Amino acid sequence: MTSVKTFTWAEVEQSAFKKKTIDDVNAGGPALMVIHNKVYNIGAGTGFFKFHPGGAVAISQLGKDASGAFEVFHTENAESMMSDFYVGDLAPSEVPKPNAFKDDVDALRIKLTEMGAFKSNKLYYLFKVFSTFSIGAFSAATIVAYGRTSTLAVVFAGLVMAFFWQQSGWLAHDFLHHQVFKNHSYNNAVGYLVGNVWQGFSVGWWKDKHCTHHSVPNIHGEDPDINTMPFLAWSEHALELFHDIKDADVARFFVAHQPILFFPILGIARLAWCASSIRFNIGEKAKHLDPNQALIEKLTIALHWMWLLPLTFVFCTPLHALLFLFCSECGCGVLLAFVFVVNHNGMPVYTAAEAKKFDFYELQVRTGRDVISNIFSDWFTGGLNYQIEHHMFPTLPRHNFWMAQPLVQDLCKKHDVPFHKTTLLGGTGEILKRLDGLSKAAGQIRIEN
Ligand code: HEM
Repeated sequence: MTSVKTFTWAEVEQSAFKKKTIDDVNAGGPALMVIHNKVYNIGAGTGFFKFHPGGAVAISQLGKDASGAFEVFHTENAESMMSDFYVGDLAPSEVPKPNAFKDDVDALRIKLTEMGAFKSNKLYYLFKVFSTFSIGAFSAATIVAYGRTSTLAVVFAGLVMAFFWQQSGWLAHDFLHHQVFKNHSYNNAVGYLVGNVWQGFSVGWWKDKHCTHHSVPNIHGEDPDINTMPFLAWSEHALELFHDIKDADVARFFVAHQPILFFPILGIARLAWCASSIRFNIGEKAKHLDPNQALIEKLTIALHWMWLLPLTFVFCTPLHALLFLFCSECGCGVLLAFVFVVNHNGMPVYTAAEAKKFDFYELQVRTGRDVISNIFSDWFTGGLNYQIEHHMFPTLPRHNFWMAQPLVQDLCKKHDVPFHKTTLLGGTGEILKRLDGLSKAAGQIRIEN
């Protein structure tokens, strides 16, 4: 009988040292993570990234207990493949104590499944696809009719287009978290249409960034969504390296004025994400994409610009074309980024060492902000006002979040875990207060040095 190899946490953590990209991992040595007290190696020679649909997101879990992150993103199909990467167990003395909060989350997942909460309503999503498309079509029709004659209509059409892209973003988000179909290819297909062709982002880029955010929310240096320096600082941790960062002068200016510059900065978010989408598909990361996916990405992103630019420049005067692009691109930046900010920013930010104190699911609760549900907030945020429930169960369809919320709240109350829920306005106030506090703290650093 062959004995099972055992590992200590120190060995697991050591294996992750300086492994931040697929190339780092493939350069050599084991790359370990723990899932349900078993140790898996996704390092050089295992071929993990050649097959893994979640791509580089798994790197966020190297050296860690990846149980929660694994549970939220995978089906039984993935479980059946785990044996290919299994290399041993945690040594008995290293096995963490059972976590009562996580046990209750597991029981809640079973309860929600029995309640039918994970079943999507296909008619609801059909309605969302058509109603969202209608917003874009209305904007386009306005441009065709008035692009050469009415400045007011052009501004109006630009703002309507901004809402079209924002709502497309929420819709692509649902499909790409596999909330709608059991068959992941169907979800991805709609994701490419709505996310790439309609909205102009890249599915591959988005999954990489967004699923990493889900895996390490508000962890300083790991969550890409709070990596906004030199423009905005979201925590004291971001200020610690104030003097060392490359763009220190830019950072000093922006952070000093961040409560005022906050909304204008959001205005460039969409353009930055469009640019990142293109970079992702032609840069270093593209070489790790499946060749078919790489082709679909390029074609569908090209299709976006092939409908948007002719619509703008053929049916508008040059000045109106620029005005339309400004209103739609910057308007959408604010509409999208504002919702992301309300979801997490101004909530606690932890270092990786601090985050270790919390189970994966507890971290999701502590770093998320729910916004009170009403017809407007549900529509405007695409259901992401139930941010905490979404982070705990990303495959839960948006129209069923309401079923989970009271149960999650009870669970948090039972375990004394702070569950934060406020209005859209209240959340905005918290964010501006946090930005202001950090701006003042940054000023102190300047004076002391
Ligand atoms: C031995 C470990 C792992 C195996 C065998 C594995 C396997 C798979 C498989 C087969 C899928 C396709 C969906 C499914 O069939 O469930 C998948 C998707 C995914 N995996 Fe993993 N995975 C592992 C670890 C991880 C880790 C640690 C993460 C980090 C969070 C991760 C992130 C993802 C994500 C985000 C997706 C969804 C991709 C999409 O939506 O297209 N995986 N994985």
